[in-house]
Formats: sequence, structure tokens, C-alpha cells
Amino acid sequence: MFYTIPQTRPSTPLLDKISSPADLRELTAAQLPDLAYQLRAFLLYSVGQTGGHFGAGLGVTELTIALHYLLETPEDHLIWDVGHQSYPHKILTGRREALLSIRQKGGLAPFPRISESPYDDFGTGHSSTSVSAALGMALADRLQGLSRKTVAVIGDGAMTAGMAFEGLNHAAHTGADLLVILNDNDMSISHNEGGLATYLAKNLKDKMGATTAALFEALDFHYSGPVDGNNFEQLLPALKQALAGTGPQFLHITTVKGKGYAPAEKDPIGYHAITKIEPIGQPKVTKKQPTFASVFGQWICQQADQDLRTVAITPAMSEGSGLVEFSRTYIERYFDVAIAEQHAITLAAGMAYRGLKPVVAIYSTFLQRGYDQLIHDVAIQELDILFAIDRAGLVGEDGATHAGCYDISYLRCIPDMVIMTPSDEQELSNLLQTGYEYSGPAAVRYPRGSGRGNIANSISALPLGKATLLRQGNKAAILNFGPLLPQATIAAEQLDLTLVDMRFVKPLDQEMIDQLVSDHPLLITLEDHSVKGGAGSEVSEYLHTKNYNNKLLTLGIPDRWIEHASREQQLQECGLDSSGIIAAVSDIL
Ligand SMILES: Cc1ncc(C[n+]2csc(CCOP(=O)(O)OP(=O)(O)O)c2C)c(N)n1
Ligand SMILES: CC(=O)[C@@H](O)[C@H](O)COP(=O)(O)O
Ligand SMILES: [Mg+2]
Repeated sequence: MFYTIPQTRPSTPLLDKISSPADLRELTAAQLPDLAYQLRAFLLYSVGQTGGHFGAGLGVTELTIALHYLLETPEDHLIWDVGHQSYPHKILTGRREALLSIRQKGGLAPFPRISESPYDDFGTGHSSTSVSAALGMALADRLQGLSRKTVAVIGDGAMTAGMAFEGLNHAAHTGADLLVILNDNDMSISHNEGGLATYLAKNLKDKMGATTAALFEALDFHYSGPVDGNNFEQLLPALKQALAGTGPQFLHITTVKGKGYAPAEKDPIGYHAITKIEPIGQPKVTKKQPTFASVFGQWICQQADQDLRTVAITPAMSEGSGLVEFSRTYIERYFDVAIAEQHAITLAAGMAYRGLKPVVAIYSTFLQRGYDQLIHDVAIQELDILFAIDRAGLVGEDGATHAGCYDISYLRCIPDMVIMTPSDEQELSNLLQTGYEYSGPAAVRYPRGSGRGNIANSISALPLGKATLLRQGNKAAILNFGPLLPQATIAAEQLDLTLVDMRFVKPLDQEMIDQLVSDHPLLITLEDHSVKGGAGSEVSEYLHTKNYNNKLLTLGIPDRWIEHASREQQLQECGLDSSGIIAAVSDIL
């Protein structure tokens, strides 16, 4: 057991000999516990240096070793659901040294990635895709006459999503050779919610493996388990047997999230992911600024205080969305629906229909999962729901899978949808209030992290579709949509430009644009969103409809994948820092 995160590289002689799973297969089974110890030591050291996902990898250390020991990877297929637990897998598959670069610009990807290694069979990041992807691979192999093993490792949290059950349901029908391993650590990021989690936990407590088997056997899987997945003596024979079976196999293992590092075992929520450990002797970082998420958290608590109809819904992202305080204070009005974005949205629709005022707190990237529900169950039915869309725009180290770059594009085509882009924390509170008071579907999108730090003293709804002129300048006007206002301000001051905080993508402040076009030959739209179909496109369409001939420069995230890096580096790469904006505008001026 470790009690501290080593800040100097630990000695790992056995691990150092493993350059690929082929080396691992040279070891005797008796050497594997030693290897697991060294792997954990290195993992602790490495994540301490870089920050990143923490508890999940520690929990699957034995499983990762056992899988590569018994499978013939990379010929056999191994798919890690979500992929946040794949650090030990990266270490054992030739990326030990590179792990010290994970999540950094130019370094290893935060999750498995097909282009990074032949051992990464499927790119992940979003959850609950592993069973479907694995089944697809198993069926493709069968049709091509190939005999390869296919294994999907899925957590109990990821198993709560409908998509996982869609895959299980279909697998039974095909009879494909597929092994699904349920890594049951009784945790999602938060405590795992819902009937399935309770069922698994209860059956384990009562040692009723047979009851759990019934659930998966009903889906025509051959069930084995539960076995202790942190114990090689139980894990290796169970895994060997499951791999030898034909047709859909299901192995249920139990593990401890954060296994081997005492503080993480005790606080798996706090240790889901960590920031990098500052070297001893570094000055302590001064008081942290409130994040946009925490401002949302405060706003919704205030709202719930005043309005008994307020309910909050989160698909398993309570901590990240700033809902912890709400969940404790308004227990009855708080709904963590587990990883179930589609359900979260239609649940909100049902609640709104029956007179509640649901606020769905959801990351932009995960809202992609609930798009049909948004159109069919909310918008067409004209239901009154507020979407608090966090992690909108570039999110930094989690990279392209988690970037929230598309929500404006996919929301603005929905009739009557209000879309708001606060430029700072104060505006966030005011626009949340605006969306809450609007009768119909409304979305407020805001980024990861903190903004300018100006918190609202009092909160009031803003007039719908009204922008605000911040600076009168010459020749060109920046139409700012969202949190890049500080960068826009620097550019506007340096180049003497007009600056408008647009606040609303929809309804767009057409009157403001009508005024600007007369004395600004160049308009510049600025957004932390893809340039394809974003706020710039909304403005462009309006200019076109009115036959305005002004030049339009649309600044936003370019039409390519933006890799993991810090958010600042990503903004710079996209030309969305102040010097990038100044250069782009100067070019045209
Ligand atoms: C579609 C989707 N929704 C939400 C998330 C955020 N998320 C990442 S890991 C995680 C918890 C997963 O729990 P589990 O599968 O049990 O893995 P564990 O961390 O317990 O090992 C969540 C909610 C996600 N990655 N994808
Ligand atoms: C793997 C995953 O989807 C989450 O753990 C995600 O990395 C959380 O992101 P935030 O740190 O922005 O909450
Ligand atoms: Mg879990």
C-alpha cells in the first residue's frame, strides 16, 4: 500500500524489462504481484508529474496485467470503455516513458487512440461504447474467417448507459465470440446511482453471484464471477476460463477504485482525477477563483430557494457540474440519473410537462448523446427546460473527445431554441436567469475553468436577444460570443475597434448588426466554438439575407481536431488568444 505519491522516480526493475506484452508473457505467474506493485509505483509517480485520471487505473492494474498475459495482443482485441483507466495498459504496451507526457501538447493522448498504438483497438473518451465496438470487431473477424479473441472492459458506471445494453442485447442474438468484463468497483465518478448499481452491490454483499448471473444470463451471456479482480489467484483462472469459452461470455470482477493508494481508496471521488503535484518547495498557489461551474452551482441553489418547482438533473457529473451543494441541500429535487444523457433529457421533458422547472446540467460533449431527445422530446413539444451547458468550447487536456465545439451548430437549427453565450461569471448568472424565465427550451453555454472573476452581486434576467456595446471604435467591429471577451478587449483597444458583447446567438441582435454595418466595413465574429455553423455562421446568414456587403471575418475553432494541450495552448493554436486575433484582424485591415 502506498501512502504518498512519489516525487522521484521509483525503482521498478521488473517493470523496466517490459517493453511490450510479449515480454510480460515471459514472466511466471508468481512474478505478477511484484510487477503489479512496481506498475502502481510508476503509475503514481507518473500521474503525480502530469496530473490526469488516477483512481480507475490503479483499480485495474491486476486486470491489465492479466489480460495482456493471457491474450495475444495486439492480434486479439482489447477495448477499454471510457479509456480513463488505460494508463497501465499504455505502460505495458511500449509507452512507459511516454506516459510522462500524457495529456500534454504533443504527448500521449488522454485515452486510448487507434493512431497512437496497435494495442489501442478503439478510441474512447465517452463511455459505454465498448460492447458495441467489440461486437463489431468480433463479427468482422467472424465474417473474414479470422480467429481472434475480443474483450471489452466496462465499468459499473459505464454499464448504466442504454448503449451498453443495446450492445449486450445484440451480442446475444449474434452468438459472437466476445468477452465482456464488468469491472465493478461500485463507483462512477460519484457514487454510482440507480437500480443496477444497487442490485450489483446488494448481490455482492449477500454473496449472491447466482442472482447477478441471472440478469446477464437472461441476455444469453455465459456469466462467471464475481471474482476479486485485484487478486491474481482468483483473476487468472477466471479469466482463462472465460477466454476459453465460445459465444458471448460475461465475467464479473470486483475491484477497488484507487487500489493501492490509501488516500484514493478512502476518497475515490476526490481521486477520480488529480492535478499534477507541485514539487516540494514550490510556493503554494493563491486562493482559487470560482469556476463557471461553481457560479452555476450557486445560481441554481439560489433559484431553488425561491422556486419550489426548480429541479436539477445531471447524467453522472455532479462534481464537475457544480451540483454537490444542491444535491445536499435539495435532496428531493436533485436527480443524478447515472450515465444516461438521453434519459436525462426526456426525464426533464416529462417533469416540465407536469409543471416542474428542470435544469439539465450537462457537458457540451455529452449533450451530443441526447440530440434526438432534445429535438423530439423537448423542442417540438415546446417544453420549458433550461440546459446549463458546461465545458463548452476547448477543454484542454482531455482533448478532442471532450471538446464542446459543436453545440451552437447543432442547437441553432432547432426552432425557438434560445442560445446564450455569457462572457463572464456575472453574465452567466444573469443569462441563466434569462433562460430560466424564458418559456421554452433555452441553453446557456460556458467553458471549463474560471473567467474574469467578476461575480454578480445581484442577478437579473437580461432582455432576450439584446447585445451590449462595450467600446466604440473605427472601421471594424468585434462581435464577441462568449468567454473570449478579455482577448477581444485587448485586440479592440490595440486596433481601436468597436467591441460588442453579443450574449445571444439566438435570437441574434439583428438591430445591433443593422447599426454596425453602416460604419464598419469589417465585422469580426469571435467564439470558442467551431467556425462551421457557429455564431459566425448565424451572423453570416443574417448579413446575406439582408444583402449587406460588409466583409466578415469569423474567428473560432478551425475545422480540424484540436489535440490535448492546456486550454491556453489550444486557444493559441487556434489563433484565439489576443495576439492571434490582432494578427488575423490586422491582416484584413
Ligand atoms: C457519455 C459519457 N458521459 C459521461 C462521462 C464522464 N465520465 C467519465 S468516467 C465516468 C465514470 C465511469 O464509471 P465506471 O465506468 O464505473 O469507471 P470507474 O471510473 O469506476 O473505473 C464518467 C461519468 C463520459 N466519459 N461519457
Ligand atoms: C473521463 C471523463 O469523461 C471525465 O473524467 C472527464 O475527464 C472529466 O472532465 P472534467 O475534469 O472537465 O470534469
Ligand atoms: Mg466504476
